[in-house]
Amino acid sequence: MPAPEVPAEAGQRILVALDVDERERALTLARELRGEVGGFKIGMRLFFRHGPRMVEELAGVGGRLFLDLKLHDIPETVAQGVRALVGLGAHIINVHAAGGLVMMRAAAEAARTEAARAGVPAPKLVAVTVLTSLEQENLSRELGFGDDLESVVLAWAGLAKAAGLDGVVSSPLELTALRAALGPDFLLITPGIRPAGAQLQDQKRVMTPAQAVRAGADYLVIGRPITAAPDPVAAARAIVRELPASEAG
Ligand SMILES: O=C(O)c1cc(=O)[nH]c(=O)n1[C@@H]1O[C@H](COP(=O)(O)O)[C@@H](O)[C@H]1O
Repeated sequence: MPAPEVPAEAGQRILVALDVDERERALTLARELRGEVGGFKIGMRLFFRHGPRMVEELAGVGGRLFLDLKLHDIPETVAQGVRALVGLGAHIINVHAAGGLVMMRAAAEAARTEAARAGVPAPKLVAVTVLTSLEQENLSRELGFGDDLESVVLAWAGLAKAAGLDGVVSSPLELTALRAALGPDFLLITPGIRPAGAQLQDQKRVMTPAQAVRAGADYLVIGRPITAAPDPVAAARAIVRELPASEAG
């Protein structure tokens, strides 16, 4: 039976991180998974090898496309970087919240004005907060943060909202607090997703797909549990089956 073109509702929440080296492999994965999940993420691994053209090619496959380059620099540099990315076809672009309020404001303004100038829909702009590969000890002992991790995530997310961004990327562990603080319309995207019993690899702050949806995630970013599986379509289907249908959509 051929895969349906439009995935079941619960699957719409999943964005598959296409962290592979080869252009053909990325496109094949995207085409095979298109009917199972809501979309795809292109990050530095594919982008640095294949460039903006890869974003355009993946946009052509369909589904939501998240361009994850975690822009973090002075405001003008990030604003010009965002301008160069708007129009490639990505629906979501991220910057790093650690760049601060003025940087995020400049990025949001650049996304809006460039989209209007080019006559394309403005992408959602979201801010990465504390990476899911870090835990409290990394923040306090290595990086010198005085605050607890959840407070840092909440503070950075508050800045992102004040700057006019559409949402944040966080670990699933902060979703409940973020949703309560930032309201129903702020986009909450979470990597750090591992089905029960799966290898954590370099992820530290994780939940299962079902737990993350129940905690309020709009999108789950899932990479290796799907892309490194012997049968990525079967792996995606197994994850979608785990999701609470009534809360998805
Ligand atoms: O911005 C991201 O997407 C991101 C932020 C974060 O805090 N943690 C994180 O894992 N990611 C990305 O999410 C994906 C997770 O992949 P897996 O660990 O293979 O499921 C990778 O592409 C990461 O680059």
